[in-house]
Amino acid sequence: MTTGLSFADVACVRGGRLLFEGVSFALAPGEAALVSGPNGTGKSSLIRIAAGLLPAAAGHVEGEGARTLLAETAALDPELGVAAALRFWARIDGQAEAVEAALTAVGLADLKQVPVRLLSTGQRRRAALARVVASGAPVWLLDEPANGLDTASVRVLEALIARHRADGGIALVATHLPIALPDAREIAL
Ligand SMILES: Nc1ncnc2c1ncn2[C@@H]1O[C@H](COP(=O)(O)OP(=O)(O)OP(=O)(O)O)[C@@H](O)[C@H]1O
Repeated sequence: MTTGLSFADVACVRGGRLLFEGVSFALAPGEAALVSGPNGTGKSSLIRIAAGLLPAAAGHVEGEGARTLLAETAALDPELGVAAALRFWARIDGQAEAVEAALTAVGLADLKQVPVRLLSTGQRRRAALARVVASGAPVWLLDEPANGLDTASVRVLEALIARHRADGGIALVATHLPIALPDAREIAL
């Protein structure tokens, strides 16, 4: 079983409107794709189709390996400390021991006891990214991962994606902000 993610002639309809059709690509271990396009063209919808949260109107999505989604909200308990909130999900993924390293990777180790509700916008985004890192899933689906991040944090994000790919992971990234993804496939909507 090899990690992979492929779209074959995928179309997306929302609210009775065709957003895109004929989207095809295949990502092998270590590869990435960058989904770009103006507001409302369906970048988030494409990511949701990849996550299995939205059915494709036509075509097929296939691939091996667990997928993890970074979307607008991270579903982290606002009352819990960041580490405890992350451990809730990491335990479900069988990755409880991965939380500390993930917090360090996103630069939140010093804030691990701070309740999620007290985090700044960018810190909350980094916590969401830590959830992705700690998941251990080989296929990362990242919807606007740079939103709310300062320049240094975008560099951290880029480094984390690069490390994930070097470890054989896959990244499908929808963004309207520039993110360096060397040799990424371009999916322009
Ligand atoms: N649940 C829904 N029902 C009907 N239409 C929807 C629904 N969700 C999104 N849409 C519509 O689908 C279109 C694409 O939305 P989507 O969020 O995928 O675009 P996007 O390219 O990610 O946009 P942005 O760059 O603004 O984030 C929009 O016109 C939106 O109004």
